[in-house]
Amino acid sequence: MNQPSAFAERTAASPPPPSTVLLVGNPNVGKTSLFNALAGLRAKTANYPGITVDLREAVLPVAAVDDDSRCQATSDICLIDLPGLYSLDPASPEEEIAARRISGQLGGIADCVVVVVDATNMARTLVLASEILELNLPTVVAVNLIDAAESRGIQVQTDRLSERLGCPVVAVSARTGRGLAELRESIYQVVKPTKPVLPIARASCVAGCTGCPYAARFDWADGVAGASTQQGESHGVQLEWLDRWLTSRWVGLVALLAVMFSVFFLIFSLADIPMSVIETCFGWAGDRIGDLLPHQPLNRLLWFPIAAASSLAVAAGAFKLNETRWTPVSGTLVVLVSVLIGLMPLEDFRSLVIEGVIGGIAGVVVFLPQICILFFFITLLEDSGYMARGAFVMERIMRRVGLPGKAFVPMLSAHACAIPGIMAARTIETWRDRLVTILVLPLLTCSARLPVYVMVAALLFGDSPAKAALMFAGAYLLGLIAALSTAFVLKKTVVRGEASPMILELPRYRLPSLRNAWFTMLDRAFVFLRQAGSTILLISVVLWALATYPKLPESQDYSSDLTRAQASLEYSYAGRAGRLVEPVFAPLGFDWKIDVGIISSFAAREVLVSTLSIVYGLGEEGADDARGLVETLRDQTAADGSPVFSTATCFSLLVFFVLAMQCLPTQVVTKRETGSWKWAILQFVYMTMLAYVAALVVYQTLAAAGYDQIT
Ligand SMILES: Nc1nc2c(ncn2[C@@H]2O[C@H](COP(=O)(O)OP(=O)(O)OP(=O)(O)O)[C@@H](O)[C@H]2O)c(=O)[nH]1
Ligand SMILES: [Mg+2]
Repeated sequence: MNQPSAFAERTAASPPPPSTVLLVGNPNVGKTSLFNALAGLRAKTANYPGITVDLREAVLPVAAVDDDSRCQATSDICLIDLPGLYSLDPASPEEEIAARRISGQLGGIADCVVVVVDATNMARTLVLASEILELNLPTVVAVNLIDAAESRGIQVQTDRLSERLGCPVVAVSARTGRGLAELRESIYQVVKPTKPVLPIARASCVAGCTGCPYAARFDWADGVAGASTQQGESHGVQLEWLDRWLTSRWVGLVALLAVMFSVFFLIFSLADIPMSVIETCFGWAGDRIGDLLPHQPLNRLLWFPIAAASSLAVAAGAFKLNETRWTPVSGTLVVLVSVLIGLMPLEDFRSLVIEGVIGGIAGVVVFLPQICILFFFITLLEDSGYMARGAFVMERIMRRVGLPGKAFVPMLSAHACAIPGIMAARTIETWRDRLVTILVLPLLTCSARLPVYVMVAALLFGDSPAKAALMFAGAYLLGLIAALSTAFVLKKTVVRGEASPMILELPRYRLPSLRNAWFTMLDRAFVFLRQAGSTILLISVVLWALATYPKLPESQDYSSDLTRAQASLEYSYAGRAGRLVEPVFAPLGFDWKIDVGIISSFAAREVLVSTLSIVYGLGEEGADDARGLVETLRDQTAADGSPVFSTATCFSLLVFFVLAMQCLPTQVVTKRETGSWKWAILQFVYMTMLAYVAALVVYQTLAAAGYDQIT
């Protein structure tokens, strides 16, 4: 008897490879929303074209059900979300990625193509469908936004459409979830047919056409859309008449500024209470942990394992949060540090926990409410379609300075973080335009700058949300003006050339999704907390050590605890570094303690805040009382009794942080996207020089005008 070979057994047991399913369609038809809805994910979506610029994959486990409704073997589907494209003849790098993936040049031929069309704009979005259908691949057409179409009175007859297209057609709404099960089933039928399928051979709609093939496609799409949709009475509110105003040169600009100001105003009006709650919680936690820690020297043998193990556990948690892999070097370092922490005198351990760890994290986390509120409202604005109108208004200004109109979407993304912004610059066709955009993007205010702005706003205008909002809007505007003027200079010098105009399809106004805004906000909050719990925590601990050691010789006498604390900070490594660079930053109004913050913030901008908490916390008498950072900073005085954080210093600090390049990951992405370190270095040098000079001018002007007190 023949024994089955081990190979046959293995292949019989191992699951079949997943079938690949592509989500294809024009920009902004809801491909990513469908992808998220089908895969239960939360990839970025927004109501303007060009959001997705890379392939994104998710594996959908699909259970095949037999005739007795019993689950058979499962086989997975690999769903791939593509960037939007208007035709298979690509016009930009991200369209090329999509076109190459569809044609199989990238990753092989897919098992199924889901062409997503927009039910509110069938005729336009079917043009691409005509090209895809001619590839004769297994295809399903998903008519998305069916909810929006119906509220406008548009009825789609999917059976008629299916007949004309010669493939399954499903009406869906990624927003409400309608039709998703049916879509899943249709995809499954296409990739795993239960009945034999005849080879597909569709006639081309341009076959035999004598005129322009594009015109023939548009005519075909018009005909198909006309025959399969009916226009009934609209129940939705039409806002398109607003566009006359919102896209006009001056009214549009004023509206954009007013909208942004209102968002900032909301941030300051709404964040006050959650901020004080967080501050109180951290203060309370610091006190409780302080009570728990032993005051008397313990038995060393007993104490050592407790301290070393807790340090190891915290480091392991931070590594996990940051998704950093352990290496022999980092592992040895962590073990060494944990041993040192175990051997530390008890008072140093207290200080490490209370000022280094809790103080460092608290300093940054209090700004979480502002970040959440900002992202919530920005997402609502994006989803409503208003931001595309903003793009339209800005395009005129941008083109005048040599930036392409298409740079607007990257610029908008860069307000969350420069990295997705730089990636989104792939939508720009010409290399020069793309390069200039990438070089100026990090000047726009990213969320890592927010804690610094909020701290300065609280220092200067703690009691006036309106003034704080104005200052905030000013900081954003300064970043924008700096980006535009730098682009102008670059276009006149290093990368000459005219900017290409933008053909922006104004998306329809849509009711924004609160759910989407909520989840985007949670995502940003999570990223921020992850950063606080990993990178910032580790930097805080290092900074604490640098600000604590070496210790002052015991022999010296000081008049008070405060002067002793000051002297010991000055004696530490951090203090020495601060003193060393003091002459460089003194003309900007920074004292050596702020300099310690500036040096550390080159690791990550928001570290400034935690560094100031540590540096000033260490100099404080009874530092473990629950006083907020802002109050502590406000009370700081220089040797001559003048306030350290005067109006002039605060503005100078703000301007420095608006303009300086303090983000290594951004530099790495710039190098990757431009293919050369040359551009990343140029970015660093010009931004940091610009920051220095601008802060110098601001400080010297304000100081000359006598603004050396807090308003
Ligand atoms: N009302 C409604 N809105 C939807 C639906 N699907 C998507 N949207 C909205 O349409 C907009 C565009 O959605 P995306 O998923 O980003 O579109 P996309 O096709 O991935 O866009 P690109 O990545 O730019 O090509 C977003 O504002 C979504 O909230 C739907 O079924 N109904
Ligand atoms: Mg998308």
